[in-house]
Amino acid sequence: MSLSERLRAQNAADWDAAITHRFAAELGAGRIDPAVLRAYLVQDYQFIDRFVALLGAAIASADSFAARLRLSRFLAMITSDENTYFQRAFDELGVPEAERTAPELSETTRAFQDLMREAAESRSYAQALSVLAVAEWLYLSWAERLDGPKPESFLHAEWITLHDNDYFRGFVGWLRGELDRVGPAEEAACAALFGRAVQLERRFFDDLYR
Ligand SMILES: Cc1ncc(CO)c(N)n1
Repeated sequence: MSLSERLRAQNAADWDAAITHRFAAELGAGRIDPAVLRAYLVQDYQFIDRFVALLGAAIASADSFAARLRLSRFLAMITSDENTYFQRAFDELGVPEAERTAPELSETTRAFQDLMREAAESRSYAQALSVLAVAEWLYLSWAERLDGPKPESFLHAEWITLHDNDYFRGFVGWLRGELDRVGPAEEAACAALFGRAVQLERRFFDDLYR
């Protein structure tokens, strides 16, 4: 088994709970409570802030120009298409400026930000990849499982499409390949970060229904 497959298997309980979560089912059916989606997007925009910083750290620590290019193209997508989705969603949901830029952070968001900061500050490409791979592979996995027609509202449909398209699938496959290539040299540190990230992904969804 590859390292990425082994790490996923070691975290199967939280992984499976996250990718089969009520959040994904309700989003896919276009029947999520707007207050739940609003709360999710407000916290997730703060996740994305540190995520972009972590991508920057991966670009800086990568061991090849080819990897830097691939990560940079992905960074460009997050900071264009994905960022404008957030802005349009916030407009649609009436989210004021203060909540877009400086909302009260949940404990889970704060823990996720800390994890991403720690991975970035390790200056290790393998450790940065461990967190990036969880975030993107887990989102591809819940989005790919949804079947049936896309929901009508862009609020639901675009959040699914951003995580279920051929470009994104290819990027996740590449991220896993990079982790499989460089992770084994730092396996204990990578496994610890990977496991914490999977737990936080699950908590991020669970928090919405407490
Ligand atoms: C919490 C979380 N994990 C992963 C992604 C995918 O980038 C996201 N937007 N939010």
